[in-house]
Amino acid sequence: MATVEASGSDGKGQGSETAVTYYRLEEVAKRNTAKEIWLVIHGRVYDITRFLNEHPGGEEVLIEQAGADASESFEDVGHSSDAREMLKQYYIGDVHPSDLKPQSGNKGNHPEGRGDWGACRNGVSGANCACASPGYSSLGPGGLPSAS
Ligand code: HEM
Repeated sequence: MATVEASGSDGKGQGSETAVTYYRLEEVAKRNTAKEIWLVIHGRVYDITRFLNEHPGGEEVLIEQAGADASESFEDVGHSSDAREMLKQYYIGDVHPSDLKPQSGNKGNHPEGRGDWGACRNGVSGANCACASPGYSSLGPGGLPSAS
């Protein structure tokens, strides 16, 4: 039995539950054909190809968002909690931390405006991210240096 783990890991994480596959937005953007449709909703990537003709709101609205971030449209509709549950079936991975853009209502100001403190702090952004440098270590999620 072959289990495919997320590539590019640094050797940790044997369990498939902890393996997260990260996709760059440019990768997602290619999945915008009738054959394959991916969407981003709240930083997560969904392959909704097989859901297209099951969507109660019709396939057209999904096709319009194909390969893009549909978070806003998804929320605008006021989808039910059932709809949110359904999302899990189509989840394939997360947007790469370097591609995450600040969402409205994001928690904390990332020093680079990425709104992505969690990923940074976990070292996901790694060397690409200025907040990994020691100068930022005194900044809290509010983006303010601790007064002393
Ligand atoms: C994979 C993502 C999605 C899932 C799982 C999903 C699921 C659903 C479900 C279950 C419903 C029935 C009503 C409800 O339970 O809320 C629904 C309705 C609807 N959805 Fe989605 N949806 C998704 C993405 C989207 C997106 C991206 C849009 C807009 C661009 C959209 C637009 C609509 C509309 C317009 C309706 C009809 C609402 C109505 O007639 O009251 N959906 N969707």
